[in-house]
Amino acid sequence: MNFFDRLHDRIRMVNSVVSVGLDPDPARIPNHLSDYDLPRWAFNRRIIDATHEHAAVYKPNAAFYEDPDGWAALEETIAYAHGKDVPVLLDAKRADIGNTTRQYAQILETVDAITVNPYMGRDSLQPFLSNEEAGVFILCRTSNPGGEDLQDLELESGEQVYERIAALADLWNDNDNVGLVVGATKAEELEELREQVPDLPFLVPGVGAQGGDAEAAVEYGLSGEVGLINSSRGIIFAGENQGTEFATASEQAAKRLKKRLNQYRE
Ligand SMILES: O=c1ccn([C@@H]2O[C@H](COP(=O)(O)O)[C@@H](O)[C@H]2O)c(=O)[nH]1
Repeated sequence: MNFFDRLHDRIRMVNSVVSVGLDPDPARIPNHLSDYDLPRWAFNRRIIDATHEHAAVYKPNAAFYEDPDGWAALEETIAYAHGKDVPVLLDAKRADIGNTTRQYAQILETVDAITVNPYMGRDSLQPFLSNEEAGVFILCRTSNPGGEDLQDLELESGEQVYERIAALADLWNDNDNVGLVVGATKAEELEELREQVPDLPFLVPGVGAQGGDAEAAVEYGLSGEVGLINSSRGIIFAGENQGTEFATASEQAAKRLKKRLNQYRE
């Protein structure tokens, strides 16, 4: 079954478009978990237990797992999320020349969806795009201030780079498995892109800690009923100073965000 069909069912089941970002910064994990073999896994497990009823997906960012203990923590986390029937979107921003990206794409045996970087063009994404069951979210207009350095540049055609990326993503969507990453901090671009590519679901990071526009994220991020609004630090570190009660605070933060976003869903 296609990722976006599965996501549609999941969104309906939990009545939520919240993507819970699992970015377990070791410096912010509660002290009482530091004696565990894999503190990031111990942390994520508690976050998943507390938030899964509100999560349309979990979105671990690969950057937080780039060492042997991290890889082990990520593997456990993915399996545990799947055990709770929650799809996993790995935020890895991958792409490379063909033979390398074929290796990268093997991760789709383990996760349900991935973020990819369009900078190297279609062949660098093809092994992801060819996987009919996986979701492929292409970076389009990112949430960070420096996104403008390249993404806002105007081409000879008069389009901006991020608009060309959206047009290409639409062309590359032969398997109905492509979405875009568009930051909640870019409300005007969200609106414009929704008009340009009405059929592509967006992953919208940047609500919460980055202060993005939650209403615009919902109004323009969803294609029909499908799309994802991500918060990472705003959920997982909501109880940073609450010791063993941290997961309860995360549950409340996820529930609050779900309720807030649902006010804007039709
Ligand atoms: O444009 C982008 C693309 C990816 N991200 C990632 O999303 C989360 C956001 O975390 P918060 O703590 O909710 O700010 C994080 O993994 C980013 O690397 C993004 O923010 N913007």
